[in-house]
Amino acid sequence: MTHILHLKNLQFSWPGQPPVIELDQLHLAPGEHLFIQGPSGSGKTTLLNLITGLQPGYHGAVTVAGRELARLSSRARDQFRADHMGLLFQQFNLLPYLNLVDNVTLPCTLSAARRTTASQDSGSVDREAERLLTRLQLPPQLFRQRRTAELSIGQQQRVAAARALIGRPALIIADEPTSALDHASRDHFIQLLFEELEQSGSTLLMVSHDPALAARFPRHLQLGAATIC
Ligand SMILES: Nc1ncnc2c1ncn2[C@@H]1O[C@H](COP(=O)(O)OP(=O)(O)OP(=O)(O)O)[C@@H](O)[C@H]1O
Repeated sequence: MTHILHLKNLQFSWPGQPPVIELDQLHLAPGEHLFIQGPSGSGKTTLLNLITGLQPGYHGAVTVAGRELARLSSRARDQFRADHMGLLFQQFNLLPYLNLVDNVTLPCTLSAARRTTASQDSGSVDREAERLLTRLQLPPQLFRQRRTAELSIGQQQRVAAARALIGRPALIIADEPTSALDHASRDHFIQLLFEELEQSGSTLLMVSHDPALAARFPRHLQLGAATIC
């Protein structure tokens, strides 16, 4: 079976500092969910940047969906990321002047593979965006009438989740995706995200400080003084 993520002898240090990341082996199979935790400064964001191919200068190998990222040119790596990774970050990175559907369909403008999958899923990319937004319980009257800058934080978070999911990328990477939500909204959001992931079969990597979320994941990676897989 091809692993969706394989880290081997991964080591990364900032200049003049001891290693912040030291991982012998980590494998994630299709559909697996991994929770990454650790104190502030333990390297969680650095690790995500290594996995997305945004941070160069490491030792070891990062292989996503069978491709070793360091062997790709920087341009090919950008395209690979667009094709295979859905990113759901704390600050959402939505384009504030675009409406909800146009934000959700953005990955499909960068990736023919995701455009094809999204079209196959619902008949058209726009319809798949609307299905995901509906699934994440955003009201249809907002889809085209509102710019995302005019949404609440919780609504923006759900638009960002729909954008990460569209076109069923192999790997969803989420960094503190529920940090702005109260407990009830968090539980509801995670439930919807898990249901959608079950259908898409995507693998999930999530960083969070929230112990209530940790309990919902079968696998954990603890970063810090002693890294435990
Ligand atoms: N550009 C950089 N140059 C030098 N050191 C950096 C840089 N970015 C991060 N670091 C250091 O690397 C370590 C890990 O940082 P990182 O942001 O990955 O931690 P984190 O676990 O995500 O923290 P938090 O939970 O606070 O977001 C920290 O000691 C940080 O100071």
